Amino acid sequence: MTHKISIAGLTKYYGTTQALSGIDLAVGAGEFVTLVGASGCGKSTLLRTLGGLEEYGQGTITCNGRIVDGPGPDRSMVFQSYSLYPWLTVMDNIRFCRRLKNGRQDLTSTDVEIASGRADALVSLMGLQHVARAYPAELSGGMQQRVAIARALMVRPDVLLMDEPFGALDAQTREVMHDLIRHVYRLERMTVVFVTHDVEEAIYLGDRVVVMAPRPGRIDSIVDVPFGLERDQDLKLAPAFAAVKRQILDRIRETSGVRTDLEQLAKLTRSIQT
Ligand SMILES: Nc1ncnc2c1ncn2[C@@H]1O[C@H](COP(=O)(O)OP(=O)(O)OP(=O)(O)O)[C@@H](O)[C@H]1O
Repeated sequence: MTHKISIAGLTKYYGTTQALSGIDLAVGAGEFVTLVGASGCGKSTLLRTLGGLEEYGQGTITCNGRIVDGPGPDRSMVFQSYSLYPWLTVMDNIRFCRRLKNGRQDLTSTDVEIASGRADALVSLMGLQHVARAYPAELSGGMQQRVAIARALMVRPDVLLMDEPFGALDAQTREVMHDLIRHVYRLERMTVVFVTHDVEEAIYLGDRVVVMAPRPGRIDSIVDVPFGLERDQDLKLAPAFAAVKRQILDRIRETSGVRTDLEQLAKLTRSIQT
């Protein structure tokens, strides 16, 4: 498999806080990689650094063989907050980034046609036809996030970087979004790096789950997800799914110190009772 992203020896500090230590990770073209781990283990920092939004101290990051030293149209980001332009309709929100990229004054009619065709396709793909003329405030959180994803896809990025994109949505909407994003991922043949707190979400969506550990942020282990391209919600009830979930949860508890805390709490409780 050719590598779309290669990270080698990545280390990053915020002042004296070491957020990332010695990260080595290669993401294949067309792969869906999810990042999980205890709070503060550097998931968002790693994603933001990949997106070119953060400088890094040591190490290298390449995307398509080019050094990442800032944001670029090859990498689009989607965040938990939808960050849509409230004064633009759904359709204009989706078109807007393409206009920005080209510079409005340089637009040709061909550019406009191509952008409009792409925007129409994305509106259909994301199930937004009936709200294309609505404004963001008129939409539910799930629909707003669909718009944000469509906008991120407008530039046909090689890599989609998603930071807890469904974190603010209710459980049912999240399930719908999981199936939608898997569908879009397959159709668009993208490479995706996706940060989440939710281990089930990480397994259901990912080809590989990267488990990170804190203090300093580092990769603890990488778990291959043994399920194919076709997935449906019943998969979450399968024993094989539960086994992968347990394996990952064990690693997160082990590396976050939660297990030690619980053991100490149990000891303390026993000593009070005796
Ligand atoms: N802008 C910042 N300035 C200073 N320290 C930061 C900054 N952003 C993150 N950190 C620190 O870097 C470390 C990693 O943070 P990061 O937000 O990447 O972790 P995370 O795994 O995404 O956490 P969470 O799951 O809670 O969102 C933490 O110790 C955090 O306090």
